[in-house]
This record gives sequence, structure tokens and C-alpha cells, in this order.
Amino acid sequence: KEAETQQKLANVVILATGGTIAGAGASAANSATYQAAKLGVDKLIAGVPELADLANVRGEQVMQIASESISNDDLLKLGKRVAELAESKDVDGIVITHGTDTLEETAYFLNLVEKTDKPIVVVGSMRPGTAMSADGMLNLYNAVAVASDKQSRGKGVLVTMNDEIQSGRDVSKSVNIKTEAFKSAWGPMGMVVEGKSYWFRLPAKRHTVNSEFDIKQISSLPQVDIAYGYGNVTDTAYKALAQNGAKALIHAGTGNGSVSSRVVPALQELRKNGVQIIRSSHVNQGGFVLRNAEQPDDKNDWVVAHDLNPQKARILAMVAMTRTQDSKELQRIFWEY
Ligand SMILES: NC(=O)CC[C@H](N)C(=O)O
Repeated sequence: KEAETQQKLANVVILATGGTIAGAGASAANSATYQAAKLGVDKLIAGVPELADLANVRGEQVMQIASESISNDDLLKLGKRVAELAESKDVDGIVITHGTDTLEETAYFLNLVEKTDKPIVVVGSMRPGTAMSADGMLNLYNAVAVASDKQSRGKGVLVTMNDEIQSGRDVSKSVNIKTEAFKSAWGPMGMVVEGKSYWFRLPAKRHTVNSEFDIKQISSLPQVDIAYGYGNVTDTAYKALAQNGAKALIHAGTGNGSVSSRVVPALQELRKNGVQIIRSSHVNQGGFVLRNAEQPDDKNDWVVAHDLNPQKARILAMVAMTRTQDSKELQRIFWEY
């Protein structure tokens, strides 16, 4: 009988990378002061025995770090492992446990480069497992539920936090400390409650199986950096980043991705020297940058990131520039993904 149930259940692999979901604090009152990336994946799985009701679960420790320290090489390593597992007949879904600080970047990266319709769910927590009202257990349970559900196929890389199913493209960490940290300007795709998913929306942008990018063809990512717009800004950071080898600069602009008159000449000059200039907005949720609004992008040969926040724009620029150095192609890609 037990063998029969196991056969019916989906096979889900949990790839652990660290973060608060694997964190530990000194006391139960430490919800914000703790060390991230302490517990191994076997402990995470053992901490939620109910996972066995949802799927045949096994774990792999891909790395053990706080997500602010994830490098491009780490992204490639994780992406390649996900692709290998997705190709395996014995794997129906993949869950990635991750620190929340750059979770939105990893989720978007995988959404662009994984050529599979199998569910890939990225999950983290805001409180370590040692804290009162820790959220990691339920978030992980929800992630495995979504990853084992056939309905989750073909919807792009997903994120399950705070009972919501979010698109890995759209979602962003918008609040820290609190458990309702992950939000999307376009709203969640669904809810996951008591191990069952309820869907309401589908992503409109190209992803996974419909993407022109493939992790198997990517062996390195170009250097793309971000510089912040604010009152009294100078062009020092932009120039320094370019001098240090950036192939593209994401302008984390004020408002509509506007650029200070003190910075414009440097960006025009850098573009003439081959650096791609990509205008995004650092407004919290709902940035929306249009071509030739605020700045003459056609004349300057700049690109706009549209609704992508600066850190997501960096991910797309890196992936796109593994294929093209043409600014018009880059702009097409920014509209489509
Ligand atoms: N809530 C978290 O996961 C934050 C912990 C850590 N800074 C990380 O991103 O890994």
C-alpha cells in the first residue's frame, strides 16, 4: 500500500542554497537577529514531516550562503543543476530554498533560461526556523505543494511566500522583517492553502519553454552594474563602474527613470564607447519607464527597462547580452520578457 501511494505522488527535488529559511537564532524571540544559512537541506526536510504527504521529496545542498552574496557563477551553477534535474524522467518538480534578499533575481534568471514546463518554485522565509511564528515551514510546504501540482506546469518560475503564488518575473522583496515581504505590481498569480493551489492569472511575458535563452548555452555572464539616481548625484559611480569593465549600466533612476543633467553627458559618452545604458526606475513597485519620455532614448541610443526594477533589469541585460550587443535587439528583449 505504501509503495502504491509513493508511486502516485510527484517526485520533487529540493535544492537548498541557504538564506533565513535555513537560519538559526539564539532564542525564540530572535526573529530579526540570527545567522542565515546554518541548517542543511536534510534538516529542512525533516522539519516538515508533512511534505511526505505531498510528494516524494529529496534534497540537495547546492550552496549554503546568504543570498546577498550570490555571484553570477553561483547563478550559473544553480541554473545548470535545475536544467539537469528538469530533464530527468524521475523529477516532476523542483523547489529552491533561497535567501530572500536576491530571491527575485534568481527567480527571474531561472524564468529566462530554463527550457522546461516542469514547475520550478523558489521559496524563502522572513524568520528563521528557531523563531516564534517562523514562516519557513509553511512556505516550504506550500512550495512543495505547488511544485507537485500538474496545474503549475508551463506557468514560468514561481515563488511561494505568505500563502501567495507569485510570478518569479514580477515579484520583488518590497518589505523587510515582515512576513508579507513579497509583492508584485501586477498582483499574485494565485494562492496556496492547505496544500492546494488556486490560480487566477497567467504571465503575459515570454518565459522558460518560450524563451530564446537556454542555460545550457550560457557559460558566463557579462558584467552589468547598477548606479542609483538621487538629488545632487554626480557621474562618478557611472564612470567608475564602466572603467571597471561593466558592459552595461542599469540606471536606477528617479521617477520615470529620469537622469540628472549632471549625469547625462557621461552616459552619452559611455554609450559612444560601447557601454549599453539601460534606464529603469527605483520607485517602490510599479516603475514604468517608456522610451523617449524624460530622455531622448532614440537619439542617445539608450534602452528602457520598462516595468523591470533595477536588479531585475540587470538579470535580463546579462542574459540578453550573452546573445546580442545590439541596442535595438536589447530593447526588443526588454519589451518581450
Ligand atoms: N530573509 C532572508 O532570507 C534574508 C537573509 C539573508 N540576507 C539572505 O538573503 O539570504
